[in-house]
Parts: sequence; C-alpha cells; structure tokens
Amino acid sequence: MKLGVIADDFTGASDIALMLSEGGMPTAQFVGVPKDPAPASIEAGVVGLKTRTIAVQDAVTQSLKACDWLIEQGCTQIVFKVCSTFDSTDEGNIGPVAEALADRLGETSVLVCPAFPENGRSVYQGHLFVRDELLSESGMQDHPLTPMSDPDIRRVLQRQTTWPVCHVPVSGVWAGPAAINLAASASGKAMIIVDAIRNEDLLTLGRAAGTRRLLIGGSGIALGLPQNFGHAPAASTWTGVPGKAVVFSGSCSRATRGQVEAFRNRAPSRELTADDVVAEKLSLQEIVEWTLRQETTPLIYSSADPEVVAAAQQKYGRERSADAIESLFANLAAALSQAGVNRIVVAGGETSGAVVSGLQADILEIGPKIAPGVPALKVADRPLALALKSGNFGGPDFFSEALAILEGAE
Ligand SMILES: Nc1ncnc2c1ncn2[C@@H]1O[C@H](COP(=O)(O)OP(=O)(O)OP(=O)(O)O)[C@@H](O)[C@H]1O
Ligand SMILES: O=C(O)[C@@H](O)C(=O)CO
Repeated sequence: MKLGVIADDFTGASDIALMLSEGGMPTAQFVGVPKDPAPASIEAGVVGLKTRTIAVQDAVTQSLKACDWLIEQGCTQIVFKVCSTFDSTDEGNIGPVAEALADRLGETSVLVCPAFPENGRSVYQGHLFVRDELLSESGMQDHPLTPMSDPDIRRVLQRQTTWPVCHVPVSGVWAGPAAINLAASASGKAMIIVDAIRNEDLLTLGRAAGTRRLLIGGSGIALGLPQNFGHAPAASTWTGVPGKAVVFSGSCSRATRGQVEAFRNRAPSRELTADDVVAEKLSLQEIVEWTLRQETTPLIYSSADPEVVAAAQQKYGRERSADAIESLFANLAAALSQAGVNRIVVAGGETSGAVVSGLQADILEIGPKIAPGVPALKVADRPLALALKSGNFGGPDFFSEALAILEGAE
C-alpha cells in the first residue's frame, strides 16, 4: 500500500474511501486495525475506527496502532480523516490524535482542512460553513454527541492541542501549492488550518501535500491525492447484491430526519424509542420476525428531534442512551444478516460503527457513489452489501436510492 487513512468513524471511512476509489486508486476499507497484511492489490487502505467520541487516551492508542499497521504495509503518507463538520468535543480527540500521529511520523507542520465543497462544507477565514450557514447555526449545535457551537475551527483545534494553530487564508491557497508550503514552513511547529471553498482549492492542497507524511481533513483533502500516486479517475465495476434488505437509522441529524420522514411515508417502519431501548422492553427476536415479515423493505429507526434526544439524555445520560441504542442496532444487524438479509442501509456514523461490528465484517470493497460521500460497499467475504451514510449526507430519497444501487441499479 502507498497511502493510508485513519478514519475516526465508519461513515467517514467510506466517505474518503469513495474519494480515493473515484480518483482511480485501488482502495479498501478495513474495519478496525487488521491482524493480517493488506491484500497486495490495494494501494490505498482506509482503517475505520470508532474513536470520535471515546476517551482521549483510547483514541490516541487505537490511532497509533492503525498508523503502525499502515506503515508496515508500506504507506508513505497518512491521512487522519475527521468529520467535514470537525465533530469533536472540547476535550476531544482531533488535537491529541493529530499530535500523537505527527510525533510518530516525525512531522512538525501539519495541514488541516475539513472542507468538502460537494457536500456544502467550506472553510473561509478559518470558519467552517455548512452551505450558507456557519457550523454553529447549521443544526450541528444540537448534535447528540458532539455539539459544535464554535464555527472558528482554529479556536476549536487550539482548545485541543498544545501545538500552535496557524492559518493559510484562501488568498494563500490561490497563490498555489508552493505558497501554501512556504506559509506553513514560516509558521514553524504548527497545525495549519487551510481555507478551501472550491474543489480547485482542494486540488491545490493535494499538490501541496506532495511528500508530507501526515494530513488531517475531511474526505475533500483526498481529492488531489490519487494523482500524486499516478492515478486518474476511474469508473466502478460494481455488481449488486439482490435479496432482502433493511434500513437502520440511528442518526438524529437534520438530513437524516428528513430522509426518515420521506421513507416512512412509503415503507413499513418501526420506531425504537430511547425509553424502550434503555429499559430493555424490546424483544430482539420479535423485531427480527417483524422485519422478515415485511413485503417491502422496512425502516427501523431511533432518529428523533433534538428536544426528544435531549430529554432522553437528561434522563439516562448521553452515553447510556447512545450505547443502548447502538448495541440494539448491532444485535439486529447480526441477527438479520444470519437470517438472510443481504442489503443493509445505515444512517449515522456511530450507528454504522455499531452495525459493522455486529456484522463482524473485516474488509469492505468500495462500489459506486450513491450520494456525495456515500459509496455502495460490499463485505469482502460474503454476499452482503452495505451503505453507511453520514448523518447530514444524502438527499431526501437517499434510502430508496441506496437500496436500488446496492441491488445493482445503474
Ligand atoms: N432517540 C435517541 N435518543 C438518544 N440518543 C439517540 C437517539 N437515537 C440515536 N441516538 C444516538 O445518537 C447518536 C447518533 O450518532 P450517529 O453518529 O449514529 O449519527 P450522526 O451523528 O447523525 O452521524 P454522523 O456522525 O455520520 O454525522 C448515536 O450514538 C445514537 O445511538
Ligand atoms: O466528513 C464527513 O462529514 C463524514 O464523512 C463524517 O465523518 C460524518 O460522520
């Protein structure tokens, strides 16, 4: 392998895997740090972790383990993939993981850019925008696990790191790759937030990335990287997986709530409330039987409005309600796949992490784009197709579109 990615959640992993695969790099997504060497045909390996919201020291340890494995596989450049909305808590994990990776790789100057213009995320004057809204007014301020109330990501990162945080404004990016690197080296030891508002800016950043050993960003930061390794955009050779399907949604993000609403109007659906899940009032077997009885693909969801989530968190604690819901989704995924369900669409990064662990999948093959940032995936060792959707990605009909593409529709 040449290029390694450490992603702090599973939807983020498939997001950047799609970017690299569309850029023509033979890419695979690994679920956690593999025990075995990577297949020889893979040039870009994306290790998906579930470290976004765990304790800082755990996140650092797991990320370093992933980094060591990627280096052993031959990778000369590592990307730490974080959320395009820079999701983290003030105590958390982007800064400490970035520092630890930089130390391990011997880097003292690290470019950081979460922009992903195709999905409306841009960085301007060090501030992160989601389309025409500041991050802190985009709905992300109500996120159940990582509420983002400060749109200035220089400040957000500075609260998480002992390194100085500097900034290259978009005028510096427009001056070209050499100017970005000059500004970076003038900053000395630093993490450098780089503005980007268009794909062209990310391509310039990709050229500036050249021989750097560590980059930090959303999937957009990978847009220009396949070219550095001699690749050009390529179409996918995906064939679908027909058969029974289910949609799981544990994401409470604004886009997902719209998608749940749209799908509920045309498909059987089942709500899992935090009260029922935490109190263990639900029977796994009964939900599995209900799912298998449906003639059209059903939706099982815990997605709820911010007030409902806040009330559940007040009552049970943020972690307890999240853990209970995630483990129910993990158990459902395992049981349904054993019962023959072979297409699973999942909304939410943490929820996807839980589902993929429940499925005990090790390697995911990357298929075509369902929506910006969301590929079709196939579990390498069995006929099981997945879509892992980040909370705020996809249009209103994402679930139907994903089911069709996983089945093989063009
Ligand atoms: N009704 C609910 N009450 C309380 N917590 C919930 C409820 N439904 C889901 N959750 C929890 O909220 C979290 C949602 O996070 P998840 O990462 O799955 O979605 P997301 O943040 O929208 O997606 P992404 O991280 O990809 O943007 C999960 O831990 C989930 O278990
Ligand atoms: O970058 C993004 O927004 C996504 O890939 C993600 O990480 C959401 O969990």
